[in-house]
Amino acid sequence: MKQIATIYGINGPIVYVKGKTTFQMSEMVYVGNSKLVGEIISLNNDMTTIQVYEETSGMKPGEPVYSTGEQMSVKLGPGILNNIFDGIERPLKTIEEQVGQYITKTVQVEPLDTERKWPVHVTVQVGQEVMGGTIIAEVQETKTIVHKSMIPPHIEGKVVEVVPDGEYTITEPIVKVKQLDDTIIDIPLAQKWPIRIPRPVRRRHEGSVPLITGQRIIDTLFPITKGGTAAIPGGFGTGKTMMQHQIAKYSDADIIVYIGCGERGNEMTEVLEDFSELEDPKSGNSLMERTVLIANTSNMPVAAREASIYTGITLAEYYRDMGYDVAIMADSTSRWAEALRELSGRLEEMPAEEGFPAYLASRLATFYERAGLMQNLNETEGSVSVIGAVSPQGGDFSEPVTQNTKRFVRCFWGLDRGLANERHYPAVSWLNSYSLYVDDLSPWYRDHVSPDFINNRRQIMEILHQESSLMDIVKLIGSDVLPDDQKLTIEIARVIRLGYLQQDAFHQEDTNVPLAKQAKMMEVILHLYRQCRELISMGMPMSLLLESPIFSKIVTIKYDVRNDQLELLDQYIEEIDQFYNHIMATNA
Ligand SMILES: Nc1ncnc2c1ncn2[C@@H]1O[C@H](COP(=O)(O)OP(=O)(O)OP(=O)(O)O)[C@@H](O)[C@H]1O
Repeated sequence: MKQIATIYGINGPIVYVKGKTTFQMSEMVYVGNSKLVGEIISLNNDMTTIQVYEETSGMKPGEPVYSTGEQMSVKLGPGILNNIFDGIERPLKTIEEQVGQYITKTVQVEPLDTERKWPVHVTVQVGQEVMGGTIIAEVQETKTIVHKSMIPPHIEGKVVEVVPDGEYTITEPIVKVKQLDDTIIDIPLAQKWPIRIPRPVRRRHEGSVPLITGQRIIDTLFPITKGGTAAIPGGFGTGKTMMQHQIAKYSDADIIVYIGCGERGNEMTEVLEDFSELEDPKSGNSLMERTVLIANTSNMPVAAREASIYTGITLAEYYRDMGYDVAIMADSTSRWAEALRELSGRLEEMPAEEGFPAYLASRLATFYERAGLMQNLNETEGSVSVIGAVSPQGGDFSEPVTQNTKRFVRCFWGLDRGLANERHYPAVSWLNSYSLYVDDLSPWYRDHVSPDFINNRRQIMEILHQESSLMDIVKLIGSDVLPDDQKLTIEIARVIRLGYLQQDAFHQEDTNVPLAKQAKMMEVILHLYRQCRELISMGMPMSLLLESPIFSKIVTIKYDVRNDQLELLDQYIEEIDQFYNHIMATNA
């Protein structure tokens, strides 16, 4: 590390160096006597601008700036999972041990423990040709996940030496590779990668498998693919965080990267406590064993918040490269955009809409476009699914962050204030939300869940849309004037809303529902609809049908039938038929 400049001016997290320097764009630097981490964000002959990721108070002009010659990077290796980092990959537990609960500016910590020895199984042999992505060693990183250490991208050559299986730190060489130019390079378990550059892949595939979340409104109505993108916009307290937590807990991703971005500190504490206690439904181990948290709470420096989503997605890509399905959640991207706005303001850039910089859209794109189902360099297939919460001021979806996010995501799970006020949770609006993956996923649902799944989904959506138009009339002139078939639509829509779309995150059985049960529940509701329609077409009045308790019975299926008792659902079909026969027998 060499000093190559001195500080000329400081404005919050922005530091200026006067005159021509030899820094490179995006280079990571250490700023001031306390060596705070910074990044070069603009350069010209007169002035260099540095964004500093730690608190700059107390720093003075004249203090040194040190070059590293490297881009702003993260360390990738065993020890990432079951850990909690700040926005630039500093482990919060280690920081707390060193300086207590509040991060003071002089902490110098390694991102990953360099002393811990990991049990390593080497998977390459001397003489083997290797290239970027080749898996060289396996390490049981947590009880749930086997970490696969790889040759860093852009390195190619022949293995000339390997260590025997045994215990090694992340910095000790595991293999030596003779590169194409005959130089020999040591490859340890860990590698570095710049956070703003996507890790290379062989090719991108269209996703055709859903990320199953156990949340009915998502899996059935607005599904997301593994490798897909989704946004959860919603006003204050409409349930964004809850929904992100539910997906993090129950989705069938192998790895979860959870970024708490500008949210309250106690929300992150909740995640940590919850996830440590909760069991991963797949493995039975604690959820933290497959999770990494990045916490950049509202009281931490804004520049690190800006970096946190790129740090998160780089970690996600790294596990994808091992062949895992990764889901990354960012809560909330609005707080991230506010950090961008604050930094842009300090740089005196020309503000665009609502004070956000003109590059808001391109920055959002560089995040969401890193999602995808990929064929990795090592020919494994892995995916990164990105789910971002958006918290527009006053729940107004026309503001720039929501609108620009909409351009880059293919699922929009819009949370509705009215539904949240009625305590209809998850408050996802079935009228304003969409998923552009439904067609891509149809064959999968047909082959793996039920041949009728997509058709049933379409019918459910139709009933909900019809209800919405009918409600406009009802509001004007009341429901009494509606013909019976329309009254039936309204009643069945009520059953769908209460019995299917409402899902209680705090109910042991309802919190996470397998697709098979979702499919069966839909079948039951639509069977009731068809039988009632037939009765009405034969002249039976809706008031007569409503005397039966069958409607309320179907509403409570979600609580009454356990997730592992699906055979009971056939009895509901029989009961609907008995109800039909009874009406026919007594009123024909
Ligand atoms: N699926 C659900 N089941 C039961 N309750 C829910 C559900 N979703 C949300 N809630 C309730 O709504 C409350 C608010 O949710 P949450 O904190 O997720 O909102 P938010 O949109 O993230 O809020 P903020 O804007 O403050 O970040 C929760 O504390 C919970 O009581």
